[in-house]
Amino acid sequence: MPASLAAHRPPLPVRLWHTLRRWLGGGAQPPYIEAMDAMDAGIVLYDAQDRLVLCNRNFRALYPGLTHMLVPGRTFEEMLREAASLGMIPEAQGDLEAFIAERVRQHRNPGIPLLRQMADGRWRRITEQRLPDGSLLAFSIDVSELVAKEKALDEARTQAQQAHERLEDAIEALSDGFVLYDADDRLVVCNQRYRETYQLSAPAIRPGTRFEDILRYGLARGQYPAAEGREMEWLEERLYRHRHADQPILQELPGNRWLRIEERITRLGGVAGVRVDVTELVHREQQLKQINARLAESRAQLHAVIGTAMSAIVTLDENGQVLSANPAATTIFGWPEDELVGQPLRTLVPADAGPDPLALLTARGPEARAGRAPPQDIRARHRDGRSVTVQLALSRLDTGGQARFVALFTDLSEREAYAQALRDANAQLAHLSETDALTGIANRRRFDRALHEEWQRCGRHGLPLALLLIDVDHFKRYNDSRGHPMGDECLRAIAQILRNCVHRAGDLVARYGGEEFALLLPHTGEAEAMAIALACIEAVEQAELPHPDSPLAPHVTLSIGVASAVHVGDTRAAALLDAADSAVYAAKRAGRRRAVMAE
Ligand SMILES: Nc1nc2c(ncn2[C@@H]2O[C@H](COP(=O)(O)OP(=O)(O)OP(=O)(O)O)[C@@H](O)[C@H]2O)c(=O)[nH]1
Repeated sequence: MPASLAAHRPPLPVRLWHTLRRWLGGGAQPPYIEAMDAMDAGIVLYDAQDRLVLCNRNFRALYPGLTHMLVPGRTFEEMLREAASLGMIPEAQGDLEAFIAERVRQHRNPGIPLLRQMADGRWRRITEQRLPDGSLLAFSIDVSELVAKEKALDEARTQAQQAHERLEDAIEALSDGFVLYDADDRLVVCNQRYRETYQLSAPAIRPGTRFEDILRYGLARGQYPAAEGREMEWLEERLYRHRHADQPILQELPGNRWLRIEERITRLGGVAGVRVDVTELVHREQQLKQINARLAESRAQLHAVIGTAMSAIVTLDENGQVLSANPAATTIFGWPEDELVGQPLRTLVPADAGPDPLALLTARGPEARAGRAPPQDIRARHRDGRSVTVQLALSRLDTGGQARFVALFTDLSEREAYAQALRDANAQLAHLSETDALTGIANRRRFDRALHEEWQRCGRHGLPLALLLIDVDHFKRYNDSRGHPMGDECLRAIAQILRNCVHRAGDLVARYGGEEFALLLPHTGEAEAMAIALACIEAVEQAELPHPDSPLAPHVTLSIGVASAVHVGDTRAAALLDAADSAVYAAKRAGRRRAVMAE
C-alpha cells in the first residue's frame, strides 16, 4: 500500500476496536472469535474498570499456565500478579510489588509501545490504547526476530565503531605519515605525523578538504620548494600522479627535508598515501654523489698523470703479474699494454738483473713493513732483448683486500744521456770561457789559473817552471799598413806556429793580451826555455808572414822575455811573471827580434 494512503488511515487498535464493536454489538459470533484467534497478534480487551472482556488464542498461548485466569471479569492487576507469581514475566524477578505498581501505572496511562521479553525468551511489542468509551485494547506482536536483528545491528555497529577506533589507533601508531582521501579526493582521515610533515599546510589538513585545495594552500605558503616559480605546472603534475599513483614520488620539503610518497588507489576509488621521511637517505645519497664526482675527478687526474708520466708505471697482482701499464711502459720496454698485462714482472726484470724485486716486499723485513723498497738501479730488458738501465721503485698498495704492487721504472739511459749532454755542454762552456776567441788558444784567464796551479805543483816537486812572454814586433805598424783584419789573421797564424813549438802535455800556449803571447812550460829550466824561445822566433820568421812596414825585416818577427824559477819558500808566481816581463822589455830595448833571459 502506498505510504500516502496509510497516513490517512486510523491507527490499528482503533480499526480493531471498530471491528470488535461491530462483532460485539451484533453479539460475538464464533466465526469472528475464530477470526481473532487466527490472527498473529495477541489481542486482549479490558473494560473501563480494567476487567478482561475477551482475549484471543494467541494471547492465551503467551501465558500457558494462566488459562484459568483469562476469563472475563478478571482485572489486569489480578492476572499480572498471578502471571508474575508463576514466573511467566522475567522482568518481575526481584521487587515484585514495584514491578506490578509500575506496570499497572503504564497500563492505565498507555503511551509508547512496550517491549517485553516473555518466559520463553521471545520478545513481544505490546501496544495498549485507551478507547473512546474508556475500555482498553492491547495487542502484542512477536518481534523476536526484529529484536534479534536490531541486536545484531547494534553489535555490528559497535564492532564497526571499535574497528574504526582500532584503525585510527593503528594509523596514529604509524611512524610514517598516513592519509586517506575518498573517491571525491576529500580527506577522510590522516594521522598526526602527516599533519606534522606538512607544517605549512597543517591548517588546511582537515577531513572533508579536497586534496587539490590542501596542495594550493601549501603552494601559497612555500610548502613545496620544487614548485617555486612553476606552481601551476607543479600542481598539475602532482594531481596527475596522485590520481595515477603507480610509482613512488620523491618530494622535497623546506629545509632540505625529503619524503618518499607511496600512493595507492583504494577499492572504493579513494587514495591511500604514506609519507616516509627519507631525508637522511637523500642526504647520504647527495654526499655519495659529491664523493663520487670528486673520485671521478681524482681518477681522471690520476689517469692523466699516469698517462703522461715519463716513468713506466706498472701495477702488479700478489703473484707479480702485470695488471696494468701506462704508455711510458711501452716507450721504455717496447711492450704494448695489452701484451704486457698478465705477464710476470720477470719479463721486464730478468733473473740476471738480480733477485726478484718483489721478494723484498713479500718477505718479512723492514721494507715489507714499510710497504716500500728503496729505489735501485737495475738492468731491465726491452722487448727486443736489449737491456735498459732503469731505476726501479716498488711499493705496496694499501687496497684493504688482496695485495697489489706498483712498480715505477725510470729510464736512466735517457737521464744519463741528458747528464752527459749537460756535462759536455758545461765542459764546452768552461773551455770557451778559457779560450781566446780570435786564435783558439788559451786566454788570459786560463793562463792565470795555469800559472798559479803549475807554480804550486812544480814547487811541490821542486821542479822549475819556465815562462816565455812573446811580443810581436811593431805590430801597430802591421795593422796600420795591412789593416786590422789582416792583423787578426796574422795573430791567428802566430798562435798556430807557437802551438807547434811546444810538445809536452803540460805546456800551455796562451794569448796574454793584444799582440802578446805567453808560453808556460812546467819542468823547464832556463836553458831549455831559452831553446824553445829561439825555436819560436825561428818558426815565425820561417813562416815569413809579410810585414812590409817593419824596420827589422820584411816579415813578422818576435821579441821574447824568458824566465825560469823554482818555487821555494814564499816566492810568488807573480815574481816569475815580473821577471819575464822585464826580460821582454830588455829584448825590445836591445833592438827587438830576439830572446832575453831574465836576470
Ligand atoms: N789586428 C789586431 N791588432 C791588435 C790586436 N790586439 C792588439 N793589437 C794591436 O797591436 C798593437 C800593439 O802596439 P804597441 O803596443 O804599440 O806595440 P808595437 O807596435 O808592437 O810595438 P813594439 O811592441 O814596441 O814593437 C796596437 O796597434 C794594437 O791595436 C788584435 O787582436 N788584432
